[in-house]
Amino acid sequence: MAQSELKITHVVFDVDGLILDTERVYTECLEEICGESGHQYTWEIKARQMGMKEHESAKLCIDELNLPLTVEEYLNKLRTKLAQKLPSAQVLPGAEKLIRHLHSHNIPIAVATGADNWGFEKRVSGHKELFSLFSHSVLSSSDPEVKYGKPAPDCFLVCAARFKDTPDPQQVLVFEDAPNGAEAGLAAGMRVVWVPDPRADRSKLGGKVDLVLESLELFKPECFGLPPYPNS
Ligand SMILES: O=c1[nH]cc([C@@H]2O[C@H](COP(=O)(O)O)[C@@H](O)[C@H]2O)c(=O)[nH]1
Ligand SMILES: [Mg+2]
Repeated sequence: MAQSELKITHVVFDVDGLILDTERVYTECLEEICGESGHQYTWEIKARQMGMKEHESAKLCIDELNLPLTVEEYLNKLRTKLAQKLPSAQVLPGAEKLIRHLHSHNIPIAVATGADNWGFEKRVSGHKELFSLFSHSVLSSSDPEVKYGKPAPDCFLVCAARFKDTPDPQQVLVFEDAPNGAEAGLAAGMRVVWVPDPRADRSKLGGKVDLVLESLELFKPECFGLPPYPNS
């Protein structure tokens, strides 16, 4: 840790593609929805959607592919499909170990996601105990205080402000998978660990974030001044 860097005191987690394996679910659902009108859902579009608020994300996909759907129609189709698949989403490797470790050391942890209330409920329904360890969750698509979704810093700033002891953004560590999310964390003035999809273009963000990891399993808390895992 460089001398000028303040100690990390608080940690904020993204959810989709970081804690839960839900990005695969979104891809499956959106491939089906786009395919119904003969369009192909691409990684290029998905990479731009990840982390956005639901409405903005829907509009982006509809506009890019000229889908014959309104935003409401797109979201209704998506929700019908997500309702079947989100509750069985699995926790990604390394996430549970890290969350429980930080919680056991009384490091305040919270969640900041692009999801809405409905979708968040579906995501956590199978993992209630694990998500109960977070101090609070900021859901960008439903939270009136989050004016702009990722890549804007709003959800992370709102999240930091809701910790009891309102940390300085420089003392908050953000874990993200989405390019929009990593940018949002940086824009909030926070430290960022980026765990990108293997298809993500790392050229722009790779040099800006504090750390890029293939998997949360490889994270070493002591590198950020946090307590090390036992027996490490
Ligand atoms: O393939 C997609 N992935 C993700 C999103 C958007 O990203 C949000 C998840 O963001 P986060 O990783 O910040 O939780 C979803 O709720 C949705 O709004 C999307 O539209 N399409
Ligand atoms: Mg994510």
